[in-house]
Amino acid sequence: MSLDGAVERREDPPAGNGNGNGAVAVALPTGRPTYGDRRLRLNPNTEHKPERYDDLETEFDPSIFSSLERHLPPTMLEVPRDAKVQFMKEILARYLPEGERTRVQRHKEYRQKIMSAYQPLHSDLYNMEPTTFFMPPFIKAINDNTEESFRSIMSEPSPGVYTFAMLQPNFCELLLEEVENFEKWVNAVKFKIMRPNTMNKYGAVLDDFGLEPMLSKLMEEFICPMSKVFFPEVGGSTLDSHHGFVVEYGKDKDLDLGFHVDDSEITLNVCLGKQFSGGELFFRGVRCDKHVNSDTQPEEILDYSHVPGQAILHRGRHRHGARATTSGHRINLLLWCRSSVFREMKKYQKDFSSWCGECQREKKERQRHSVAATKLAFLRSGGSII
Ligand SMILES: O=C(O)CCC(=O)C(=O)O
Ligand SMILES: [Fe+2]
Repeated sequence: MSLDGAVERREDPPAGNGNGNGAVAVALPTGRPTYGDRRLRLNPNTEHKPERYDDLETEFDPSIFSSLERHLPPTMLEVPRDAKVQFMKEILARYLPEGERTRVQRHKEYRQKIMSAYQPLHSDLYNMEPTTFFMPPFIKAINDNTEESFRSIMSEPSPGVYTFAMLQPNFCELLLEEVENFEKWVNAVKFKIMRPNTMNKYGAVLDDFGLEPMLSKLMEEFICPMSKVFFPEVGGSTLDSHHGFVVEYGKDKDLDLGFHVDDSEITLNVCLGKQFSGGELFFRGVRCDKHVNSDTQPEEILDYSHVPGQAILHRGRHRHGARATTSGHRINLLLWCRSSVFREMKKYQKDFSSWCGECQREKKERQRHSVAATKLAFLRSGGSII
């Protein structure tokens, strides 16, 4: 897809073939008290620390329960965990269409199949170990946890695009070996894997072969502190799920990546290596759905060259693409971070001038017009402007 064409929306591929259309009535469990008459709070109780639900055997992602808990009516916060779970399951069953439930269930089975057979090469990668994963200045900045400390390790080559040295070379090496090992296994057992999203033929979803808990920690403990500060208007303070994957470019792999927006609120993109030329990212301004194909303003143009170990953090709605990797082999780690609260609120909003460049431009234009019209009316009425 060229820059002249429409911007694509890059999404994870659907698992299974659930149709995902239309809501259907879902039977509620019988024989137990239900809490269907109680209403959720519209705004989350951000002071409340939700329980963890990682141990739950349901078709829903455990993070959904933790997020939903903040919306429980105050009296429900006091009841035992089991009762909270039942209440939340009833709500989810009412709102999640059957097609989506089937899709979630199939994806879960797909992951279980991989996890029961795949033997990790480097088990150290599966537990978050900051001192072996990250560069010391990055760890210090996160520990200090202030805007100043983050900015001290970052560049902001264009508004809303942050770059910083993040991963240690040895960690990049181990992760590359793990991905290679996973792909070898996939080929050996002829397993049909799902690619990271709709625009890549190569690459792998890290969450699918056991790295999900480690990536959740990465998001919660290392990305959220920064996104709270730099991207609060797009859900940066309420990130609650992620999609973690690697993309691979080179001869016999994907060459480039068309102009698109990510299915994320915040995207972390870190180059893992290896040796390559080309593959630059190009950015062309942040846009809401309505303005996704609007013109780029000159000040929105940014080209960025990847450096192994170096991270780039941007809004998912920041339009971008990757130029051809002209030689060698380039592999990048991508973490699409999402906020269910932001997505829900967005449904009821029309003006995105706090982050969409085109909404902002239109708003300024309207303000200019209204000031000019007021001046004119004033002059016509015989007044004078000092
Ligand atoms: O190739 C890259 O570095 C960009 C990847 C990207 O934008 C994506 O996967 O959404
Ligand atoms: Fe992207």
